[in-house]
Amino acid sequence: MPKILSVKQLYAADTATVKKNDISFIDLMEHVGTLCFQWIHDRLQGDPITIQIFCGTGNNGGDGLVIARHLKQYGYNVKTHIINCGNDRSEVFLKNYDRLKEIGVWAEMITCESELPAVSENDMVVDAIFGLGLSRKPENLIKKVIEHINGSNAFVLSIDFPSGLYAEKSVTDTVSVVKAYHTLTFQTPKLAFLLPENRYYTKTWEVLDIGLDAEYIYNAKTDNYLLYKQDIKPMYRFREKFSHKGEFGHAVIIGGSYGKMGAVTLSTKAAISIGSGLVTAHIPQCGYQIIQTSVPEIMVEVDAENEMQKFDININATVIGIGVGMGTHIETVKGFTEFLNKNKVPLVLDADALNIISKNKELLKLVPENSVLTPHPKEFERLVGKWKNDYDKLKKLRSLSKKHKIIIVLKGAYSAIAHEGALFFNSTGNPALSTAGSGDVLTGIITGLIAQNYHPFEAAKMGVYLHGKTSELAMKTKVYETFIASDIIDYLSSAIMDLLMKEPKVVPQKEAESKNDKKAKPDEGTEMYI
Ligand SMILES: NC(=O)C1=CN([C@@H]2O[C@H](COP(=O)(O)OP(=O)(O)OC[C@H]3O[C@@H](n4cnc5c(N)ncnc54)[C@H](O)[C@@H]3O)[C@@H](O)[C@H]2O)[C@H](O)CC1
Ligand SMILES: [K+]
Repeated sequence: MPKILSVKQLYAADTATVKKNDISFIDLMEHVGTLCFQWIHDRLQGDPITIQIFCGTGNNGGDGLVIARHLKQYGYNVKTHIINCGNDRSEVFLKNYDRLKEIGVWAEMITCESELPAVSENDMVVDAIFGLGLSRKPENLIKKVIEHINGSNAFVLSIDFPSGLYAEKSVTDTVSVVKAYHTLTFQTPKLAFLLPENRYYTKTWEVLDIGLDAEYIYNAKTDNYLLYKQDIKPMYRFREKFSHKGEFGHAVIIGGSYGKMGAVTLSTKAAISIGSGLVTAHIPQCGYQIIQTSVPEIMVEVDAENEMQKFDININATVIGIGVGMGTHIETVKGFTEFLNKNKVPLVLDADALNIISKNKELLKLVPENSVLTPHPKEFERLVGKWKNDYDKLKKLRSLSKKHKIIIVLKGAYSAIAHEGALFFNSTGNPALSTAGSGDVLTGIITGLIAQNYHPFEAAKMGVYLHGKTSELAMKTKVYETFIASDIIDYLSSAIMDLLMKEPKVVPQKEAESKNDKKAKPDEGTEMYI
């Protein structure tokens, strides 16, 4: 499972790699810079546009100089700038400065006195000012250069990090961060890219495998992971020939109120569609006909007339998903509290179940261990109070899940699943999922998976992954705006098929060319997150 490593660990991985392979750091930088050059060359294919490379004087700047040298040697139109920002110059930066001179290229020094180089919107900017080593907010000349780059409208490719973005803490001066179109980050995903507060600093990003020591990375301890297909696929359970519906559990969805029966419709339909053996909707009477006609595959138990009050479930439920469209009527709150006091069944709590708990926090103690909570950020804020920034939010997420031994799915781009103090970020999905009822479907999917005896932690990870995947697969025929919550359910089969499908073998372009093969598409061989 791809680990998100800390800055300290990444530096230690460098050291381990250099030591183990008996190479010097300059060799590692040459390798890294060459990979970045190859990435650019694969896409530009000799295009004569102007490439403006802005370098700091640390190792990120060193990477920039390696890229500049290779581009120059391949005949690209390169302008290399060094921001003369103090006396610190890393050893390998200086070495690469000399290597650039050896091929007859003198990088231009940007000083406080000099005019900033003109950057056209047709240029490509390579941002190699700061990477992992950013220790304070960029000021004075560096800030000026960053603002200059941001104002240019050029395509900006950041190396490792958009300069000015910290790896592990929040930005304090939002104008002194490069706003990249794309970032090539090294070896592991970075936590900073998964946080909504950093959404403007890079539109897309991808991880370049720079070959850091695998053993070090394997042994490195972390509390942050990014979930990919290879992490979800092994969880999937194939059905046996002689299996029958009794083996796949009974999911109950409790919720709904007058005017909000759609939520239960979507949840129950999702639960049956993901494979729960039986599904029952426990709803107010006003929704009886609606549910019976819209989801004929499921059973219905009714409660009070227009909202949930009694919560008397007469079913041997494997798991109960509760809260969608339920409302917070005073009688519903009373009934829900009594229900929690008696209930022993694992729960998936969403929407109004969470809203009621937010107003009566002691109810959390009644939630069975390993239950799954699926708040969106506003519901999470009601549960834990305001956070100072996204790092603080994640801290609150870890501690709440740990304290109550529950699994929390904090929904959003890169939904974060908290379990035993660790965070697992989802890699699938797109803005098509920002649509009414999307969360109700997720509740149904997770509930339906738990009914089939998936562990709630597995169900949360798999459910969130598949839910996100549907939106990606649907984009062959739909656009973000026309994708609605029912489409998530319609695309569940495709998402599962995609999960089980073998990845096509990727042929790196160089290899493909040398074998006189059909050319690989530029994107192949790298993973991109949009
Ligand atoms: N394992 C890897 O990922 C590899 C990464 N490489 C590249 O190296 C950089 C990290 O290099 P480092 O020299 O440690 O840091 P930076 O280049 O980001 O800059 C450090 C430099 O700048 C000074 N500084 C920090 N903040 C400021 C500021 N606001 N104003 C002025 N000066 C500042 C700091 O004191 C240092 O002197 C990584 O990101 C990759 O790009 C390797 O190429 C290979 C392996
Ligand atoms: K950078």
